[in-house]
Amino acid sequence: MVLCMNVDTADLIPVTVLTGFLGSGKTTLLNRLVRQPAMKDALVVINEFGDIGLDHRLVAESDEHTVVEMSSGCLCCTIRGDLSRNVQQACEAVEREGGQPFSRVIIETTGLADPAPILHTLMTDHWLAHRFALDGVICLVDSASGISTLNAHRESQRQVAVADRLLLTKTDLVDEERLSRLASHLAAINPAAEQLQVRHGELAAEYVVGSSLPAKGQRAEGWLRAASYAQVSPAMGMAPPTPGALVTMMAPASGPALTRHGEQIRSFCFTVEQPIAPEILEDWLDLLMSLLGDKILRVKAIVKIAGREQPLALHGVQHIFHPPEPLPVEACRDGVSRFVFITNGVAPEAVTQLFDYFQPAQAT
Ligand SMILES: Nc1nc2c(ncn2[C@@H]2O[C@H](COP(=O)(O)OP(=O)(O)OP(=O)(O)O)[C@@H](O)[C@H]2O)c(=O)[nH]1
Repeated sequence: MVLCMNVDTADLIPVTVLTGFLGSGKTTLLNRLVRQPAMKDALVVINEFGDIGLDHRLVAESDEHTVVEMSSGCLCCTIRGDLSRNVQQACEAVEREGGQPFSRVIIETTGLADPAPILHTLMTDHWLAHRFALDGVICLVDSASGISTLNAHRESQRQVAVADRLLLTKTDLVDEERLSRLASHLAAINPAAEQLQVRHGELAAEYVVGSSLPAKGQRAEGWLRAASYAQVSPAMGMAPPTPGALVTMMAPASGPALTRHGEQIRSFCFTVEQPIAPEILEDWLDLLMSLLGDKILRVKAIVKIAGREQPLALHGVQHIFHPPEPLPVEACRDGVSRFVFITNGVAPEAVTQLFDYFQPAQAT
């Protein structure tokens, strides 16, 4: 089961994941951020890859925050358990010393990290998942080397693909033409993410923290940005797919060319006009995630559930979902459910036809 409908997310501490390829400017940005009032009582977790904890020393100059450095390996592959342990230890230490509880957490990943497993850990680790909720993923892209890095490194594409916001750094090093080429390249991978230009880490903290999830529904539309994606709808009345057809959909021949690393980022928005019965939603997502979960980098949705006044915000990474967050009625005024899928090579038809499969008229 991928969804649990009855968890209260209101009191969870927001977590921002700061990602971006090696040298993209994460530490430079973090050093500026930690001096701003919005970062008061923040916990900063830095994942250094290798022996030299230089990043740690830079950020630790600020005494307003607790900084935890994790240097035993890459956060995304070797030390996921350490993330939970380190955050837990930091929380306990603050409590012991009678300090303020953390207001938020910023996790700076290594430049080589695929962020999906880190988001996964936040959702699946029992201790973390009961105390923290993902606020957003911010990805930094070096304006000078961005395109060549994206072409050469799968991790870099994944970082861009799952981001809620893209920060184009080192814009002082490139001309307008190069910058706009990078912007188009990034928009092709992640059409919804807002792009901001940053020089030498100068950016208001509000653009990094507390800006991504619908948070009480105020910014639901801005969070989903459904209109940025190619739109697909259920293909009602067609026969449900055969297992053979599903296999074909999972390795589509059309769409953007595969990169050297076999990555084929495809994103689209699936809209459903009628309210969705909760059991259909659950069965559909269950089957979808068990068949294609490892190819689905991220899902965001605002869903109108049949028989329920408040729409729900859904938010998933691979086959794991955050507890759905109830939104105010205004967040889905037209009653249309919208699901944004960011995938590695999943054809929209795989999603739509599986949905059709669960429609009552066809189940017979
Ligand atoms: N010219 C210029 N240099 C920058 C800018 N932002 C960062 N740098 C420089 O780029 C280099 C890398 O920046 P970092 O902040 O260490 O990058 P990082 O993403 O933390 O790097 P890793 O820890 O290797 O992943 C440093 O020498 C920075 O001073 C910028 O806007 N313009």
